[in-house]
Amino acid sequence: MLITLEGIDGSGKSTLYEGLKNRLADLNPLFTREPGSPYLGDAVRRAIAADSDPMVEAALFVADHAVHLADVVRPALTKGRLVISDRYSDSRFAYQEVSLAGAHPDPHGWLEAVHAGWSIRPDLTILLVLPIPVAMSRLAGRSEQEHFERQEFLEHVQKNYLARAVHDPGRFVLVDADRDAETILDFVEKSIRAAVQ
Ligand SMILES: Nc1ncnc2c1ncn2[C@@H]1O[C@H](COP(=O)(O)OP(=O)(O)O)[C@@H](O)[C@H]1O
Ligand SMILES: Cc1cn([C@H]2C[C@H](O)[C@@H](COP(=O)(O)OP(=O)(O)O)O2)c(=O)[nH]c1=O
Repeated sequence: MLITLEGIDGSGKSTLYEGLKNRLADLNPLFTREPGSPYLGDAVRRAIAADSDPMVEAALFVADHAVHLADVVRPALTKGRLVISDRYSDSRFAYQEVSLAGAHPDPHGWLEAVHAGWSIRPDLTILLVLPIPVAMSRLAGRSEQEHFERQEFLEHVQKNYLARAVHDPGRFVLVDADRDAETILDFVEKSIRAAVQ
């Protein structure tokens, strides 16, 4: 089973991901993330840090996904393992539909085409939803701000996430991320345990 964690920057995804490692240890999940695939992850992070051309960035995110699927996700699923990924394809649809606007005539169509026929659909997607001002104040504490972390940008990204959830309600679990980390962890742990039963 493939479970993905999604949400805007500052939504508390990394905090949740780390918390789930303890909570779900008995299920022996494979914890993994995008971007960050073997041998390509570093290149993608360098491209983000360098504020690269949006199409270059998008192509690298897709390439990172391909390596992640081939070398990490698919082999683990084939062995019957539970896989939990911090970010996955929905990040592309949410972020690159915004970043590619103006750089490509049909970002959504391109993203659909580039994933169709080979990417694996998650069984469950946990979406952390947070008011943008709260996310911005959480991000303000970070030493380095990435170019994705601007307020209007994140507003669009969260709208895209919510639109995807509306179109695929059976896959998404929406989480009010404006609560304390322990309450969020309790809720998400219960949702995942219910899904794997
Ligand atoms: N539920 C929460 N309530 C308040 N602050 C939180 C919560 N979850 C995370 N944070 C804090 O917000 C910041 C961003 O959290 P992080 O987990 O890194 O978010 P993301 O990975 O989604 O960007 C960190 O300083 C973290 O300690
Ligand atoms: C996987 C992925 C991430 N991103 C963005 C989201 C983040 O702003 C940035 C780096 O991801 P990440 O390091 O996971 O950030 P965070 O800790 O906030 O989750 O890359 C995309 O734009 N497209 C993608 O396909």
